Amino acid sequence: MVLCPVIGKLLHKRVVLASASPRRQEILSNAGLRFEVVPSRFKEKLDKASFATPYEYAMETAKQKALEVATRMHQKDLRTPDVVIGADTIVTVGGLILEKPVDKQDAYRMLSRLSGKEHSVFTGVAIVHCSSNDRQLHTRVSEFYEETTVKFSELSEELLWEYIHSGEPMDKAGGYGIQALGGMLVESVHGDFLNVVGFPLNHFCKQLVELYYPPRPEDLRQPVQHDCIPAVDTFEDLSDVEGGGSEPAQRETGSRDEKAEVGAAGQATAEAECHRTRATLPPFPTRLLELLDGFKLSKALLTACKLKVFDWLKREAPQKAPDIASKVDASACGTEKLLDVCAAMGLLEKTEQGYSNTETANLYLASDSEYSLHGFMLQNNDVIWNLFTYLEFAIREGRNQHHRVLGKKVEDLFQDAYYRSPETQLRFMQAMHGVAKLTARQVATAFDLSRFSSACDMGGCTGALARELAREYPRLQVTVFDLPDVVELAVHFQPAGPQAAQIHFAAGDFFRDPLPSAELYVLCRILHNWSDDKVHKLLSKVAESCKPGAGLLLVETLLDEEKREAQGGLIQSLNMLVQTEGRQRSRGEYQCLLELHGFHQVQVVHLEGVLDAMLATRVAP
Ligand SMILES: C[S@@+](CC[C@H](N)C(=O)[O-])C[C@H]1O[C@@H](n2cnc3c(N)ncnc32)[C@H](O)[C@@H]1O
Repeated sequence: MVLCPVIGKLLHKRVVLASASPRRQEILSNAGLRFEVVPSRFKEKLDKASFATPYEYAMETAKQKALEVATRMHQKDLRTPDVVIGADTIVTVGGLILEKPVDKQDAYRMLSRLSGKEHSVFTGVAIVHCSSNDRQLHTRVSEFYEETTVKFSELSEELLWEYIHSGEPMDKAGGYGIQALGGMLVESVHGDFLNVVGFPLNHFCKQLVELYYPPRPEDLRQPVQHDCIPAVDTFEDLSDVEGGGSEPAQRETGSRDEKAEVGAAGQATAEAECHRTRATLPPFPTRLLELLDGFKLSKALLTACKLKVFDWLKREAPQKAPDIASKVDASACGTEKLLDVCAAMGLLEKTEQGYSNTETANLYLASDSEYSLHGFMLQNNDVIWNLFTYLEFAIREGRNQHHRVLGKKVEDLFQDAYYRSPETQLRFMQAMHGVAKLTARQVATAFDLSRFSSACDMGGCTGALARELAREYPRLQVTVFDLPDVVELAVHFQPAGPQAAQIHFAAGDFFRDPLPSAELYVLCRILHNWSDDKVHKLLSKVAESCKPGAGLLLVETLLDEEKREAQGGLIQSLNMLVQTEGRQRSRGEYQCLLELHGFHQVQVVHLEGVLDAMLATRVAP
C-alpha cells in the first residue's frame, strides 16, 4: 500500500497550528505534517445564540483562533506564516453546546447529561492561507466541520466522580477524552474517531486536495469523486517544489488523467517518484534563518538604545517616526525602519498615533530606569560587538581580540582596554551596575549567610551586590575591594540609605595588594576573566586570608560537564574568549579549584537567568 498523503503539500511551507491541544499536535505530527505551535489567544466566547447551527459556531471559533494567530505573527514576527490551522471542538446534546468544563461541578453536569445517550461531536477547522504585501496581511480562509456521533453507557455516580477526580475531563470539550480513560464511558462511535479526539484528519486531507488540486473542467463533466484522498499519483502534482509560494496550486491540464491510465507499472514509477520528491524536499529551515538574522536584530536593539529612542519615548508617547528622527538626529526614513523592527521585536507598540514604549522598554531600555540595562547595551554596542567581528581570529588564535580593535598591544585587560579612558571606564561600570542590580538580590539570598559578620566583595565594582548583602543581613559589614580608579567613581553609584553605614570601599589590586580581612569572601563574575594561573593566584590569596570556617561565595555561569546544554554558558564561553584572558568553567572544574585551595562543603544554587552561586567553607590546612 502506498501511503503518500496530500499533507506532503505543506511540507515546505511555514505551517502554524493555532492550538495548544497536545492531541491535535499528535494527530497532525503523526500524519507527517511539520508545523510550529502558536496557541491562539482568541477567547472562546462568541454568542452561541447568534449561530443557526452548532457547527457554524465551531467553524467561526476555529477561524477566529487562526486569524488571531496569523495577525499576531504578522505584526510581531518578521516572517508571516504561510498557513495557519485553527480548530474548535464542541459537544452537543439536546440542542445544548458543551465546551470545556470550568470546574468539577461543571464536568459533573456535562457528563451526567451525556450518560446513556447519544451526542454529537463537532470540530470546526479553518485553514488560513496568509501572504503579505506592502506590510499588509492578506488571508484566504477555507473552513469545514466534521460531525461524529458518540453513545455513552449509563454512568453510575461512582464511576462519574471517579472519572472527574482523575482530572482528565478538565481541558476537554464535553468533559471527556475518548483516547484515554474516557474511552471506557463510550459504547459506540459513528463517524471519524479522530474528530472526537480533536482533529478530523481525514476531512482535513480531503480539504487539502480540494484546495491544492481543484477539479478540471473535464472532470466536472463526469461524476467526480471528491471523497477520496489521492495517493501516489497525485502527490507529484500536489508538491510545488518549483513553484513555491503559499497559494494553493492550479493543476496543469491533462496531467491527472494521463497518470491515471499508466496502470500498475506507472503506479510503481510514480511511487518511487513520490518518495524521491519527499526525500529531496527538506523542511523549510526556519530556525536556521532566524539564527542567521539574530545579529541584525541585536544590532537594531543596540542602535535604538544608542540613539536613546526609548528615552525619548519614555518622556513622551506616542510619537511619529519623523518626530523621533529629529530628536535623535537621524533620517526619517531610517528611523521609521528601525522603529518598525523594534515594534516587531515587541519593544515598541505601534498604532495610528505613533510609537510608544512597551513595559519592557520602559523598565530596562530607558537609561534613567531603576533597573536599566542601557549601560550594558552600550557596552555591547561599543565594545563587545567590535570584538565579535573578530570572532574568526579569536577562534583561530585562541585569544581575545582587543589588540585588533584598539590597534595596539593590551597587557592589562582592565587598565589598557576597559579602563583606557574615563569614558570607557564609566561605560563598563554602568554595564556591570545594571546587570548586578538585577541579579544581586538572588545572589544575596541564594544561601543563608547570616553566620558571617564581615564580607569582602572582591572586584565589587559599584557596590550593587554589597548593597543587597547589607540589606539582607543587617549585622554584616561589607568591604567592596576594587581598583583605585573604580573606587573613585563608585561613589556616584551609591544611593544614600540605611545600608550606607554597612558598606566601605577599599582600593587595591587583588593580585598584588593584601586583601581586606573578612569572614566571607565574594567573587562574583571575577574568575571567568582570568587564566588558570591567575585564578590559582587569586584563590590562594583568598585562602591565606581566611580562617577555618570562613566562607567563599563564588558566582559564575556554570557550564555543564559535557559542555552541551547551558546555551547561556556556551555563548558566555565565546564572549570570554573574544574579551578576556579567562574562560567559563564547569561546576566540576570550580569544585576542583576550590578544594585544591582548601575550600570544601561546596553547595551550588542555580539562579534565575544564567548565573549560578557556589558557597564553600575554608577548612583548616
Ligand atoms: C566583570 S567585573 C565584575 C564586577 C562585579 N563583581 C559584578 O559582578 O558586577 C570585574 C571587576 O573586577 C575588577 N578588577 C579587575 N581587576 C582587578 C584587580 N586587579 N584588582 C581588583 N579589582 C579588579 C574590575 O574593576 C571590575 O569591577
